[in-house]
Amino acid sequence: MTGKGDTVTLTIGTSTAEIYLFGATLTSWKTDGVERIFVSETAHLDGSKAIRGGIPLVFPHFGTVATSKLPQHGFARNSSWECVKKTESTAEFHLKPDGVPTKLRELWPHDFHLIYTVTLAANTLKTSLTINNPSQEAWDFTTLLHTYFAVKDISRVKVAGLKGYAFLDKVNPPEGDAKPEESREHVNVAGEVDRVYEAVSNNKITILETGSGDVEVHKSHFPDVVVWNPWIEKAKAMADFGDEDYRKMICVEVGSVTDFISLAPGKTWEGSQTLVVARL
Ligand SMILES: O=P(O)(O)OC[C@H]1O[C@H](O)[C@H](O)[C@@H](O)[C@@H]1O
Repeated sequence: MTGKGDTVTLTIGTSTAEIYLFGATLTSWKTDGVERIFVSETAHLDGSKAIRGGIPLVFPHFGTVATSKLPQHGFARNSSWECVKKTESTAEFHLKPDGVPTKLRELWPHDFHLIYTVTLAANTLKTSLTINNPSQEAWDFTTLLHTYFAVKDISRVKVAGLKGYAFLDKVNPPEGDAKPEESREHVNVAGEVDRVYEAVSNNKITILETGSGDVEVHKSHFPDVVVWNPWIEKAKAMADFGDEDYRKMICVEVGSVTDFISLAPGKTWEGSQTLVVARL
């Protein structure tokens, strides 16, 4: 890992969390000394690049968008956030346009206010994102919490709670608009996986067999769930991701990414996830 920017640390009992001001990226969540979050050994932590791992925040759009010149996943993960409130177990981070690098700011010239709150409790981590439009004009966004979970052996990991939901397969995109439905009770990873499950009304997704217990993801106001593992070839192609890192992580990302949300002047949108260590 390169450099180390400013961080905020939370502690409650035997649980800890660490969040970088750069990107407000949470890079560590430990319960009883066990790390639950994956960050690559080769991640850049000096603000020169979005952090490869942790919980990067995706705003104002997920992926690349034909109508936007912003880089993939927007600018929130590359911006300088401010920590405005902190207790032992909670921290609140804010981002306004002046925290966005000028070059990126010019590509999305709207006024906005993001508030990201991280709350630690015993065996539980809540991350909540509030998006406000203080301007006189409506603008559109998609957003997502790009959580990288640490696992001991990807071949054993299963994701429960997605059966029956339609998904966009980004590895093998469908020819027409038809989208298949997930038929499996347990989604596993045995090759590259990059799927956007849409309108997942079940708000509890569980990551089983992490190697140190099951982790539940409870989502609120995030309709979509992305499951991503780059597997061998894509891992080799990423400079800030170790060749073997794909064995040690799975991204399960809650978001609102299928349809753009139009935020009217003065309006606020909020979404959150609560991660719970369910079974050791
Ligand atoms: O390399 P990044 O820009 O951080 O994106 C990493 C990944 O994010 C999401 O999970 C997308 O679905 C993937 O298509 C993408 O490869």
